[in-house]
Amino acid sequence: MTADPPLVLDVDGTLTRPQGWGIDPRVFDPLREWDAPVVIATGKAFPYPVALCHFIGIPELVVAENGGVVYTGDDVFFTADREAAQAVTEEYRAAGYDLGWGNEDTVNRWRETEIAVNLEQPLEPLREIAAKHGLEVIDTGYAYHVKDTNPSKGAGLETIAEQTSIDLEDCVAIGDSVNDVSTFEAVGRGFAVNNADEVAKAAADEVLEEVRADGTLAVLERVRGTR
Ligand SMILES: O=C(O)COP(=O)(O)O
Ligand SMILES: [Mg+2]
Repeated sequence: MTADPPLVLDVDGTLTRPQGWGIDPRVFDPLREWDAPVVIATGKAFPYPVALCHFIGIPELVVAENGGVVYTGDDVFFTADREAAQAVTEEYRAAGYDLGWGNEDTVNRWRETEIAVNLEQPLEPLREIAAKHGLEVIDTGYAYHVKDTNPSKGAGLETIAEQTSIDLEDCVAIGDSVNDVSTFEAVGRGFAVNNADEVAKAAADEVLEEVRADGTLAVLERVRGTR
């Protein structure tokens, strides 16, 4: 009997429709029917991947906030706190800039270990202030993330592996940006979708011809039953 390999999936740029925004509905059924654990590893705030698992209909196995929050299904682990990033964004605001998400800011409202800034806001002053506070700013193509340098999706996956029976060497990962490099380093096989940034492409074992969910669906076809 053959089984499916465990999956590690990025969200934005990887599960989104080939045309751009929005989860591609074609990924729902294959993921729900996948015969192995599926880990959602994202830069988005914790509630988003939890909700995604819920709506797909799979167990909640989550690396959120670029590794700042890890959920094994039993326990939540935090590997950074939000205060340092908060101080950076307060200084950024005091200098006359804005995070760019409107008054209620649902992008950061439930974010516990970092802060995200809209890509339309000026990057250089944000980088300068973050550096003064010992933090980094990463550009995922969807947001700037002001974060502690330590957490990463890859480190979060190590935590999940320690707490569950998942062997990262068996895992197949798919991603599209700089925040997926540590994922590709942590797992057995890493695929970059064709829309991926250059660092993600360089870190992947293979760069796909297809973009976004078309790439992900092609990988699922290829690796199904190969374990
Ligand atoms: O939150 C982002 O900026 C990107 O999210 P992702 O890691 O799921 O692509
Ligand atoms: Mg992404």
